Amino acid sequence: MGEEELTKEQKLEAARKKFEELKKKNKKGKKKGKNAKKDQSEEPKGEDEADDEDNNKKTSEVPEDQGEILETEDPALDSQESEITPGKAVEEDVKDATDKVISVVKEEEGQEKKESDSKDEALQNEEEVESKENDSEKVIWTTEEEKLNAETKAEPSNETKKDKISSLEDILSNEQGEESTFLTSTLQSSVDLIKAENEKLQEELRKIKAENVDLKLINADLEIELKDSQNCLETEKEKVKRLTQQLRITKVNAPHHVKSSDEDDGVSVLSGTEYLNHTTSIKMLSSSAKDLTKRLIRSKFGLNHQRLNSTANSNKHTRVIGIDLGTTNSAVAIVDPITKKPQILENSQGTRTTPSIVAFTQSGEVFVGEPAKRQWIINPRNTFYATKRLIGRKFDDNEVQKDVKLMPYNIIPSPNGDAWLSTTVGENLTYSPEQIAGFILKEMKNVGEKALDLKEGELKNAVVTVPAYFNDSQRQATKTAGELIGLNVVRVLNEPTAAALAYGLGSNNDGVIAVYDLGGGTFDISILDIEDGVFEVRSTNGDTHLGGEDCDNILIKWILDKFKTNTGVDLNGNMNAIQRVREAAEKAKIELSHVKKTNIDLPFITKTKSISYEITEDELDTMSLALIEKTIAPVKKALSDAEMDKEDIDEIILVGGMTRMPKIRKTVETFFNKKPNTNINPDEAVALGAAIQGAVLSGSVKDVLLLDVTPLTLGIETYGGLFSSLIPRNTTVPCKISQTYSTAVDGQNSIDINVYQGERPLVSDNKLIGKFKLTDIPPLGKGIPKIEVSFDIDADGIIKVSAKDKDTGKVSSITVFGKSGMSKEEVEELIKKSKESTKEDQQKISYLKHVNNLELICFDTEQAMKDWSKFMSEEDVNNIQRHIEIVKNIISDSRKGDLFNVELIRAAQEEMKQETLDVIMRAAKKSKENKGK
Ligand SMILES: Nc1ncnc2c1ncn2[C@@H]1O[C@H](COP(=O)(O)OP(=O)(O)OP(=O)(O)O)[C@@H](O)[C@H]1O
Repeated sequence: MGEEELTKEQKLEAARKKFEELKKKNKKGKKKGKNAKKDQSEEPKGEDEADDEDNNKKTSEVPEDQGEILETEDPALDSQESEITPGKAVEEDVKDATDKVISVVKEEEGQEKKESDSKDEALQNEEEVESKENDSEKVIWTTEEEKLNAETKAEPSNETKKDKISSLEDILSNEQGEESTFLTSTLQSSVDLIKAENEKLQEELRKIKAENVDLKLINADLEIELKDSQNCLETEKEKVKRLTQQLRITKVNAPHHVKSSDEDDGVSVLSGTEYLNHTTSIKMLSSSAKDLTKRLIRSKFGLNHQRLNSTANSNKHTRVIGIDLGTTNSAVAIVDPITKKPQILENSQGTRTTPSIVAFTQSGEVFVGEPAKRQWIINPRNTFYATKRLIGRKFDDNEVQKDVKLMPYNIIPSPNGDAWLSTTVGENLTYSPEQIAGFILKEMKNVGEKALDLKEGELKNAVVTVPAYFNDSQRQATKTAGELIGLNVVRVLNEPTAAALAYGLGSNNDGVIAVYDLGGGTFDISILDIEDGVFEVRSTNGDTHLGGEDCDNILIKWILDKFKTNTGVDLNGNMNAIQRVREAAEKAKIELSHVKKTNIDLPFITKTKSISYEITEDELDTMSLALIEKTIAPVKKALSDAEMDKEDIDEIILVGGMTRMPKIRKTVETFFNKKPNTNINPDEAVALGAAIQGAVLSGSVKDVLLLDVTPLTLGIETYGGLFSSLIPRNTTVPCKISQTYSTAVDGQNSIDINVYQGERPLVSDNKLIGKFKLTDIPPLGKGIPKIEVSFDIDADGIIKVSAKDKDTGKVSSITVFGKSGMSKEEVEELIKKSKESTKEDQQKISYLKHVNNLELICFDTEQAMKDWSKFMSEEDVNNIQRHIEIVKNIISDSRKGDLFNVELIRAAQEEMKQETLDVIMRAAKKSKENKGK
């Protein structure tokens, strides 16, 4: 018998018995019928619902009916019955219900019923009824559990009770079995799932633990590395110091010069090769020390370094604008305090850049920007533009002299020789380029205040950009320009570095970038490493007198020459005409970046003649080729200083209006063999970057660390005209380096500190950028006073040099400014010469060291004579004095450059030793014996 059939049989049997029971109950008491009727008439309910209802009923009705509800022999069944019993169902009610059910069952189980009927004719009617009642219950059962409960309601007869129970148990166990199988399998799969999840979690946990261990290890490693780096740095610093001092050994006694304080007397002279080796070692050690310093900065302070600065400064510099003080155009920007994005502030004309032009009028007005540009044709002598090219330069500077010839305004020498400007109108007839820059800065400050709806004077702080290749005097002049108008220049920032900030901030632009910045007056190239918000300048180079103005000048010359050829009229000297030509030339240059050819039309350039020339892009390219190619040499130098190949550059960023010129883009692309990135606005990037740096300083932008460099090597003059380099070029700023020197002669009570910038070993080949004197040194023996000379370059690249007498604590210092800057040609020339003449330089240095050593011996001999000459014969004394005189003459002639003979120096040194050493030793011995008596 199948499981299904058995269940059915059992159900039928249970239902029949229940029917019998109900009939019996109905005969026993009428009371029960009420409840039964009520229950039967209701809609079928869920088990819980039914239970609740029954319980409620029990509360209200059971006390009266208790004991009558069920007559069961089996207390277990009784208790079940009591909960689900139909109660007082009358026979009619049951029959009604049964009749209703019959029709339903017929519909649903017609076929099944027919088979069942044919089996037993006698029982058919009764069984049919019972079966249908059973089925009727089946219809209203809603759950397996209800079905089970209902089945257990039926009262089994005595003889079948056991079987029924066991059948029910079977059903139960079968159904439970099925359910349990189902539940078991569900549970099993849940368990499996949980197990799998658990394993995953365990795995994750193991990984996290392992990572944690790794992190701890990394942390420990970093700590060790940091300590190692610190130790290494110290050791290497020591090595650098030792080697540097060794190199100074031969710098001896002479007034106005200094020498190392080390116990250098008697140490042998270095050969050229030794010198070379030492300088190479120093270079390597310095660069490794530099790397270590950077690593230390990063690992020790990391981004916090800058953040700390920012926080410390946040109160001081609340709102810091960024100003690009350009040769041709200036721009101002600020970082939005909410979005943290930099934005350009528009001027009152609604333009985003302002011409860097200042004009003085007959009526005493001062125009700045667009209004100044509008009147420059009618007022050329008093309209100053491109004056940034003069800032920090001397009048006799070659570059200045070029401008003197070309510019319509007057450039004159100031009392201290600087290049100044003169007007023909107004109260002040002369202005320094710093003052002109001050007018422009003031205008940019006004633009900022208006755009930000601030009152005049409420914007106090600015980051102002300068070309990276500006020297310290030019930087200082820019700062001064700010001070002149009451603007606190919180940072002087290099233009390409600013552009890199604008490019790299908040983007995933990590990598090595080259910023090629060709503006109106200057060219800069910087190689930067951007990594996680750290902008590290690897090297910088450029030309502070190369830009769009030069291109305009070429075109002006082309127009003027053509006009002269065509008409015989020379427009040179006609300032109004030249100004018109200048304007037309720049316009044509800009147009040719977008079209292949254009016209230069200047009607009535003279009373009777006009200009109308066509010019093509190719013609302009040919004219400006030399100028464009001039930018490549600094690019190569910057790459070599950064110790990189062009292939190492991930991205080339073009900055400055001139980089819109297709020929320039092509030249850059050809050189790098890579398309440059033109996504950033070349006119605005610098101001935007300056604003970012301003926000960093005010603390509103975090996680940005700038590591900029000094563009040129700095040092002082030491004995014999040697250049003692303290800070090599491309050293990360800010930085401070100290070195101890001493006096060169007995009783020397002052020393001159001559500060030079350059790449050559002799000061005469470098640029003097400042000098000062440390006086009141107690008159002691040579080499005894300890004079500490310190170079301090701040983040603006401005140098402070100080000298301190360590014994007395007296300090003298200078902030290097007011000296002329070097032109690109001068720098190039210096670097070229330094490479070309290395051999010659080495010979000179080696010779000077021989001379210095001879001088030391001579000095010691003189000292010995003071102490022991009384123990010598007269003949010996005269002989030694004679030798001292000869040697002094040799030294003097060598110093003057009249003598250059190493052999003679060596011979003199040898002879001096032979003639004096024994005599002096004997005298010293006698002196000792005398003392003993
Ligand atoms: N489309 C163009 N094609 C060629 N040259 C252009 C174009 N647009 C602008 N220039 C030139 O770019 C120069 C101005 O560039 P920019 O404003 O970047 O320089 P600047 O910041 O004033 O100068 P610097 O950075 O040298 O101090 C001008 O010489 C201008 O003629």
